[in-house]
Amino acid sequence: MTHPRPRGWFITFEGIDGAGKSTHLPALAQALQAQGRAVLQTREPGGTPLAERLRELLLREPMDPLCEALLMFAARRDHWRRVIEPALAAGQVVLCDRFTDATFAYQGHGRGFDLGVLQALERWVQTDTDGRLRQPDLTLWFDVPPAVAAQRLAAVRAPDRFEAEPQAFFERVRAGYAARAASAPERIVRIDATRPLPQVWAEVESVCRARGVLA
Ligand SMILES: Nc1ncnc2c1ncn2[C@@H]1O[C@H](COP(=O)(O)OP(=O)(O)O)[C@@H](O)[C@H]1O
Ligand SMILES: Cc1cn([C@H]2C[C@H](O)[C@@H](COP(=O)(O)OP(=O)(O)O)O2)c(=O)[nH]c1=O
Repeated sequence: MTHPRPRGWFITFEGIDGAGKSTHLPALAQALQAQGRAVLQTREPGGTPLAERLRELLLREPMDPLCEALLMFAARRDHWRRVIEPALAAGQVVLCDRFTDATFAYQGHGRGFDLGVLQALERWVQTDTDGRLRQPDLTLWFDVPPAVAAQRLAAVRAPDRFEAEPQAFFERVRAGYAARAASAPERIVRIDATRPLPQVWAEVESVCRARGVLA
């Protein structure tokens, strides 16, 4: 008789651009792999050939907020069905750079798009065949003031369509993350990402240990 494999962990990394998500995601992947876990590193929008093509459009082409929200969720649906769900079912740890909280923060709070419509799209895209709405098991929210993030990014890369937004936009996005965290305090853990890198990493490790993600 075969035993069902335990379902893996779905961990998402959130925060405004320049908060430190892409720095800490591979570090956590390495720590998990060192403990013998199979890890999948992925990102949104993206993570499948179709979703990566949608990402190119989303980061470059001007479009209205409804179109932006629909394409984000279209990319997510493909990613969810083809990559995330199968990896979790196989017992892997999935580390994803952004997920649906980003849509609430950027399209909802940043652009002012209807949160009720986003909730409906979230239900359509993330409801399993058993009728359950799936959410990440843990979300690490790297929180920094926009001025700090802008300073970090100015040193390293040219802005895309989102990163070129003014600071007031990122203030709204940050407030959006705070609202989302308040509505799901068990799932979303705020990490003060203004501190030096070793301290931020130490907190990531400690949260992951407390949740049983890291041994
Ligand atoms: N805690 C930190 N202190 C100082 N610099 C940081 C910190 N975290 C990240 N950085 C730097 O800020 C820049 C943006 O970080 P990154 O991880 O790419 O952010 P994100 O993926 O959230 O957009 C990188 O150059 C990174 O080295
Ligand atoms: C997933 C997602 C991303 N975004 C935006 C935020 C980012 O500015 C952009 C790309 O995300 P990201 O991969 O974090 O950018 P980078 O590789 O430059 O760090 O997409 C949304 O607006 N809504 C979403 O649902």
